[in-house]
Amino acid sequence: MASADSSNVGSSTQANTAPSTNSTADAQQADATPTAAGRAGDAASEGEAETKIAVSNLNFWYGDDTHALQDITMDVKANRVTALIGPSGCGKSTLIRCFNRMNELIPNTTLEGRVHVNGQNIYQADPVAVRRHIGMVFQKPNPFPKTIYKNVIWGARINGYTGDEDALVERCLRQAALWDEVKDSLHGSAYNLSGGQQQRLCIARALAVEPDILLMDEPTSALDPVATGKFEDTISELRSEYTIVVVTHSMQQASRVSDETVFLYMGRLIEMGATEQVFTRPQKERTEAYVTGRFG
Ligand SMILES: Nc1ncnc2c1ncn2[C@@H]1O[C@H](COP(=O)(O)OP(=O)(O)OP(=O)(O)O)[C@@H](O)[C@H]1O
Repeated sequence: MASADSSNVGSSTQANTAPSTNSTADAQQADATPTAAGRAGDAASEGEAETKIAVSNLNFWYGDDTHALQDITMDVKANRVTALIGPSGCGKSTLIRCFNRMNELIPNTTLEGRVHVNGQNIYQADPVAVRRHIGMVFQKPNPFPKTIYKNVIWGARINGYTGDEDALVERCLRQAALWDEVKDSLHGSAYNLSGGQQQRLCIARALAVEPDILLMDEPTSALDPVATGKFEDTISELRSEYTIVVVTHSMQQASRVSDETVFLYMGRLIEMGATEQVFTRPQKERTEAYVTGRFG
């Protein structure tokens, strides 16, 4: 296996194992994607979407012992919201962090397999450039200790943006559905905003560097129901222009905001498909048990 397919991302020891090709893993992977035919049908009825992120045989380890992702193969469709669901510890955050190489900031980790974005293997690209094109919103809002305006414009300035800054700030705040609430206090501290407003500010900040993918790791876990509702509305508005992947513990949220749902269990992809199908006609017993609340 070419070394390009294997990345020892946080350790001084190079991985020397090839991505798993054992038949059990392959069989399980094949078994884990029974929805392919269903997805093709759904895609046909919705209009064919291009693949934005293509993941193949992705494995990820923390240290030597925790095999957090096991032979994950999946596609994320462009201009759709894809939800990653599954019980605590199943690998949702690990998987989403593989989509912008955030995992390699964690020491002593190993990644094998491929993640292609727009057809390019991101593990063969400049990680800074990768992260620039793939914005991330985290569990807790994390604005900079600066003004609202500077929070939005900062990344764009660092990337050498030379256009009209006021226009960019306004556009991004409008896209994040925050403009009307902050237009009169742009030069006040971002810390004066509520948690929900701060989270939408983090979206505006991510949008200012013109990503085409937005990754969100439990973005509403620190928000109250009203702020969560506004945030979900924002996600729905953004899907026409961006590809969005969202990790969520809430099955109600997944069913409200996502077009596609991926169910993970113990590091494996069990089932993925159109959200409506995964929630109402799951093809795997384990998925059904999870979405009906029998475990997790
Ligand atoms: N930094 C780390 N170091 C060591 N092990 C880790 C680390 N982060 C996650 N893990 C382990 O990897 C596995 C997957 O964790 P991950 O956080 O991706 O799951 P998750 O589905 O996002 O969980 P949760 O829903 O609780 O946030 C778990 O066994 C977890 O303990």
